[in-house]
Amino acid sequence: MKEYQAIFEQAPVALAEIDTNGQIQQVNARLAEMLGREAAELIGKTLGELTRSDATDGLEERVQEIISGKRQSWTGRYLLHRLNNSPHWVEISATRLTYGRNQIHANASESKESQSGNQLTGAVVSFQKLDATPEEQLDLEDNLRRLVTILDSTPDIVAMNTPEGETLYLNASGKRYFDIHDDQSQLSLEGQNRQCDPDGSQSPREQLQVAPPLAQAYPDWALKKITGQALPTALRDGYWQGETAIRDQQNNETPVSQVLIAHYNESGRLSHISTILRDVTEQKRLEKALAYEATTDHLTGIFNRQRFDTELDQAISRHNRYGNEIGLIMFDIDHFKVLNDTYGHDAGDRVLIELTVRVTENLRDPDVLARWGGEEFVIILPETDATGTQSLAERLRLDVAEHPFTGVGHITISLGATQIFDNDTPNSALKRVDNALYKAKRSGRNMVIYYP
Ligand SMILES: Nc1nc2c(ncn2[C@@H]2O[C@H](COP(=O)(O)OP(=O)(O)OP(=O)(O)O)[C@@H](O)[C@H]2O)c(=O)[nH]1
Repeated sequence: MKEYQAIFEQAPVALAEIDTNGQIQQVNARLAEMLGREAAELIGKTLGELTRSDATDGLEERVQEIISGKRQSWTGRYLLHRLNNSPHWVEISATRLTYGRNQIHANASESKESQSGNQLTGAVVSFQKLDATPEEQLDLEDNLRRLVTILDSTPDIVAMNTPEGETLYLNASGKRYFDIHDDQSQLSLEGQNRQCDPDGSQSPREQLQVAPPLAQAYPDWALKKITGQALPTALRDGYWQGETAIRDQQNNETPVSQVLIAHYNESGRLSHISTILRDVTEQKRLEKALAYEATTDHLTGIFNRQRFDTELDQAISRHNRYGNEIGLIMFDIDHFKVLNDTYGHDAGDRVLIELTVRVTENLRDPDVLARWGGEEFVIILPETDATGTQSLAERLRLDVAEHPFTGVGHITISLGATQIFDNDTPNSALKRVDNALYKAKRSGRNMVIYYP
């Protein structure tokens, strides 16, 4: 019995002993390691639970046939379900197991067993990892070469490193970006930044190293994101994707969309980390251009009505939450139609541009000037009380009236002004300031009407 236990434990193959109900009674350390689990976790499980659910065909039935003596021996190929890793093909063999007179008998036949009075205990099942045949190995190498060719053709940077920060692979784009020449082989990168424990065991996760040359290429904020957010997420979920940036040899920063993948070996330990970096400079430029198009008035370069709506929403929220004083002004050029008719549409355009420049010069940084449409403009004045709003409106009126415009001479504007009040909506505030402007027009133009 003792000898059996010693052989079971020390056998050079992965073994499980199962009882007549098909439940695992014990496993040896090799099997636990192969599955990436603790031995104790596996007790009471069935063989079906160790293999991939879509590939357990007939496994438990065959083993039952061995236990009941219907079959002498049996071997089959199954996909083993390993924790934190891809399934692996194994060859599973089962041998009948009986116990009698203080001795274990493997593969005892039914007749001998009844004569000797042995008691049936189940089966011993061995798991043999299937290694590739020489032909399969050649196929694998071929596939690997093809994959490397593909990786070297992509404009993305692809790198793979160990958890200790040793770079194992950097594709052609990566070498170009970091100015690594062919004579500087990848091996030259290996060994740098090595943090492996002396006994070769895995470094604790908190000691994970970002590998060169990437480690030196990340700007500070990106390195913080990688170590603080990306790596912990990839270790937990196997995968992280987000935006970071890298710097080339000339210190130019390139925004990248980055993927980090954590690879685990068959015993569930972190073995590699790979990363893919895609240059998103052009995408960022387009996003910026689109955002500019969507929020800017083409003629004057100031915010358009859409952007003004967003700004007004936010201003009203600020007022409702913090009680901030916010002023609102709407103004319109007087008799602009006459000006257009007299000097032409282009001259009218130039007046609109000059007017925005003049008004902007009278505003503070946080003030928001937008073209509401045609020759009508709106201004949001954060942190401005009623007196401030009225005096700014008056200053604008005077500034426009007193200084002639290029090519057309003097013009005037009419202004409506108000404050954002409690319970205001964007509509109610705009209606009030529009009514004030309307009144200024009806009352003779070139004036400010304030609606409290
Ligand atoms: N040049 C130019 N004219 C514009 C533009 N947008 C609107 N207009 C003109 O502005 C004029 C506005 O005319 P109205 O609404 O009658 O106003 P007004 O002539 O200024 O009269 P009051 O506002 O009552 O003083 C129209 O002739 C529009 O064609 C623009 O982008 N460029």
